[in-house]
Amino acid sequence: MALRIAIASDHAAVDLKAVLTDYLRQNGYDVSDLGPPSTDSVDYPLYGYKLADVIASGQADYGVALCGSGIGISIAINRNPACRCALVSEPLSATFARSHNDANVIAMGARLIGPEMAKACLDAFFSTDFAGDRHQRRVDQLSNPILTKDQA
Ligand SMILES: O=C(CO)[C@H](O)[C@H](O)[C@H](O)COP(=O)(O)O
Repeated sequence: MALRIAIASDHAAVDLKAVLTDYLRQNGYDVSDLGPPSTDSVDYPLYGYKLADVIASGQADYGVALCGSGIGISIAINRNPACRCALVSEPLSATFARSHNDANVIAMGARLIGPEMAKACLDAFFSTDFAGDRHQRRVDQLSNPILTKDQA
């Protein structure tokens, strides 16, 4: 079965969202576009929370989150404990986000990078497996901040 990817943005990244949605579909992914449908101004937290809910409920395997800088929507998504959202602007960070952090959402800024760089980041993200081992322990600690915070 194809990987299920949910994609969401704010108004600043609607055009990039369309390009990346087509790109992912051409590459065989099952993509759900959570909006918005136009470049009318919207608030990035609303679309970040919507995407996070879809990841948390298991309706999608991975998320792609876009806003002007990628910062606001990634902050919103990381408020949901089911999400590990990594903001990237080049492919090596996207690779580490998967291999070390087991990120399940990739965020990018449409006002910072162009479509070809964004596609290269997606390629790196979706072709990299989580490395596990010591990284699994650290990812587990991210899921348990209360239990973990006094161990340092
Ligand atoms: O980058 C963003 C949030 O981190 C947003 O996409 C917007 O670019 C930013 O908030 C500015 O929004 P504006 O209403 O388009 O000026």
